[in-house]
Amino acid sequence: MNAKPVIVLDDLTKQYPNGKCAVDHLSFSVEPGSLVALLGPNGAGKSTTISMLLGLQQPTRGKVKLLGGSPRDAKVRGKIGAMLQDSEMVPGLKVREAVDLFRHYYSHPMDLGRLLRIAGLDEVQNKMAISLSGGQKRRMAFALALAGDPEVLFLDEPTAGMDVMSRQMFWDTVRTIQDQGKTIMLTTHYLEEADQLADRILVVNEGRLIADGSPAEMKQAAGRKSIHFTAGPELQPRQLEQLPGVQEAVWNGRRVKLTSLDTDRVIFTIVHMNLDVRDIEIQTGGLEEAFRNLVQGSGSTDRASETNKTGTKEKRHVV
Ligand SMILES: Nc1ncnc2c1ncn2[C@@H]1O[C@H](COP(=O)(O)OP(=O)(O)OP(=O)(O)O)[C@@H](O)[C@H]1O
Repeated sequence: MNAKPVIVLDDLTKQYPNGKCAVDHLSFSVEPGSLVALLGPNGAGKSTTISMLLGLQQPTRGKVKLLGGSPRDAKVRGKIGAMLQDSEMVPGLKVREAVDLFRHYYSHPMDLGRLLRIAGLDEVQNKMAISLSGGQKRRMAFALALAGDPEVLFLDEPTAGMDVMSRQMFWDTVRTIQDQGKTIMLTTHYLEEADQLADRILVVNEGRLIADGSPAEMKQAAGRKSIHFTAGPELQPRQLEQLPGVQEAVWNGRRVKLTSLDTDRVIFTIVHMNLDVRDIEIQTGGLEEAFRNLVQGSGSTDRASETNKTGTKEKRHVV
């Protein structure tokens, strides 16, 4: 049985008064309990999308539905939590007091002790909130986002400014929260973070959705694999370039790198033709390469050709 989606964007568009179209006909939905990473280069429209999802900005066109209602509905707002990029600290309050104050805005808040513990604020709970370090302020913003024990959590670049240890701890916490059935949408510039945490990745560029799939699907579809080997003295570059499925052959002395979307087929052909190669290795492109390929392949030069007759834009499904 398919559960009702928790987040629905239908043809969502945001054009700023200066003419900038930050979000361009964006449509997708998110199932309950999933952890979705929204990726895209700087200025792709991620924060504007989150801001419309939270009801903080009005779309120029299209609709948003959160938990079946409007994000501006008080009932819905009580069930969502958000950690935005610029979170201000409450002046004059200690960490514990500020988090507790926030809890009182909600009818079913999370227990204060638990909140401080899972946000990693136990040790600094008696410090003044404004005196926290950058990474600690992010953790405090996380605690405030969780204060109402939300069903849906939006995290806009949650680990920016955190050190490696804090980031790892944060990931573990996010996983625990997801295990409790919460739906989480995060934006990040750390591709490793998306790879580790997300069960679905949405890539946006210039306000449009250009790919949608699991991290593994993303890597498989857009990250080319490569075959590396040492070529025998008689083997010529032309022989390799002409093999079916080979996209590129790069020679470094007699060491050769062949890139292909179907490395199995290329290896089979090499063996079948009894080509003189040895020390064969296969390398898989990572999420970073997949991301680069997707973004580069979706540039604005081919924009007009992607507009179909109804005026909507087509996206590339990785799945
Ligand atoms: N208030 C505004 N008025 C005009 N243009 C804006 C406004 N806010 C954002 N933009 C522009 O809209 C585009 C999308 O911005 P947005 O902040 O949503 O991108 P982003 O993907 O979150 O970027 P980043 O990764 O750098 O945070 C950018 O070109 C930005 O300059």
